[in-house]
Amino acid sequence: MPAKTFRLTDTLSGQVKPLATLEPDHLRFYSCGPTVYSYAHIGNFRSFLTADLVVRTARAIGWRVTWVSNITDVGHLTDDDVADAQGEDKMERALRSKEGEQFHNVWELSEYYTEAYREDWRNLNMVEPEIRPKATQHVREQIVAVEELIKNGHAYETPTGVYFSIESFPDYGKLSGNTRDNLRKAVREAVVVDENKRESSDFALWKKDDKHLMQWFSPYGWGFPGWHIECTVMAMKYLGETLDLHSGGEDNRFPHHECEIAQSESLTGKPFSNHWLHTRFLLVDGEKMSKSKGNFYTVRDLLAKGADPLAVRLALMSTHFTKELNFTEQGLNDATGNVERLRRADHAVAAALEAKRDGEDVLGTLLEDLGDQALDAMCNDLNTSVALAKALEGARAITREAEGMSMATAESSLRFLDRINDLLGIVRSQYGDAKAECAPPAVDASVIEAKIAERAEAKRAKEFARADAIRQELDSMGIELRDTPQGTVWVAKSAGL
Ligand SMILES: Nc1ncnc2c1ncn2[C@@H]1O[C@H](COP(=O)(O)OP(=O)(O)OP(=O)(O)O)[C@@H](O)[C@H]1O
Ligand SMILES: [Zn+2]
Repeated sequence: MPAKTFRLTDTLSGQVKPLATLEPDHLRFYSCGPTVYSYAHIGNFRSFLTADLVVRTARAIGWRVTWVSNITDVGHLTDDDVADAQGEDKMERALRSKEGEQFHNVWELSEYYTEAYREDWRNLNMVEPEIRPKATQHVREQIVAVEELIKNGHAYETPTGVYFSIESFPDYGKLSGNTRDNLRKAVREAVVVDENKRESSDFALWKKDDKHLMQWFSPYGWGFPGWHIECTVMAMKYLGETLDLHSGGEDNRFPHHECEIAQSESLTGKPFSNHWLHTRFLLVDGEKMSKSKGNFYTVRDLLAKGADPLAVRLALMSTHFTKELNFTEQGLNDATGNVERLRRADHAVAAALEAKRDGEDVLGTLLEDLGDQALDAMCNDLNTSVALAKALEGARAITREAEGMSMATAESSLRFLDRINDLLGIVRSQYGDAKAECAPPAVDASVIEAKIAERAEAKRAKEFARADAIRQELDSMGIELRDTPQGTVWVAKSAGL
């Protein structure tokens, strides 16, 4: 296979550029994980899913991937949109909330939500990262990094903590545009929280606090680490001083990633990450979905309402990661229809593999081309819409051939569906999905596809009464039609939402 170029939007250069690996064919990738003070919502998962798609695409072009995705379980404060975040630790505040009453302590709360997050992760059929480090298990390394930054003149101690001096890092602002000058003009940043700080935007590496529920002893007394130093240390510990790629949601660009760059590059003198990826927000009614705003759905909310987990996954990846995505019921319904369509093709192939009929492979070339085109689309800045269109085109071809399908055609169809599933994860779940494993509907797919084609023909000829009659006939067979931007799909009513 000739080497493929994987092009990806890079926030640092503002360009779509080839993702390059320092070691040949080995991607070293860090993605910011959740703060485990509550259930992650599907907005959080939109960001994690972009990372999952990067990993799947990298593997599909033959790269080895070391993917590190952390768990933030201390140090993420509530007012986190300014360089030096203030407020309360999100974990502590959660323990005091109504939801927190069920836990004996903040450690138990953290364990509970970490487990819930991993369960949701599996339900969305996401690839497991190689390493999931927890911030609380790397405090010693964080203290060593803070010591080093003080020693090399990038950080200083005050009565409230240890702060990174942004004046010591002239490149501060290169990722987000929030340079020292720009920050000084911003009203919020001008609020003085510790008059011993050299500059109001100098951010905390360590907070002194002997009342904090999670605290460690350090050269500066009892306290806890800042959120930014946690990710710097965990990324470099497992991936080395320069990463190939670092990702997060768009709000991580500033201050989190800007501060990570400042600390890391001041420690090593080398670029921290050669490529930066940020997923735009998932919106509800035009607003950012967020835990703090309370306008969110969790994966478990949607599954409890009967949503198909793979359809939730597909709905979250239906819009390019550089564009905001409005989460709607219509979007979820379209995704449900499309997942059903892929699953039906998969069932048809399973049946044909059982039947072992003689005959030629009539789909091999077409499906190989479509598989290549889906991969090309993903290598072209994760173009999920085109990749999905190719997947559906293949599924349609397979379903059309379902009746009497030869063993040879079934084998090439299976290869295609496996390939699509490895790339997009929307055909069947690697963790075993109850819905995906349920028996195929007791209807003949090729008959239904033929009726759908007849209805489309009737609509084209403006014979709307005939088109309606076909819809009704299918309805009485327990088949519901859904018109989606990719064409009409059908759902056995017992299996849909
Ligand atoms: N609506 C959203 N759409 C896409 N990504 C999001 C959204 N909200 C948060 N993220 C991303 O999810 C990841 C985990 O976020 P984290 O658990 O720290 O969330 P949070 O900031 O506490 O939550 P919230 O922003 O909902 O209050 C981060 O990379 C963040 O950028
Ligand atoms: Zn992070």
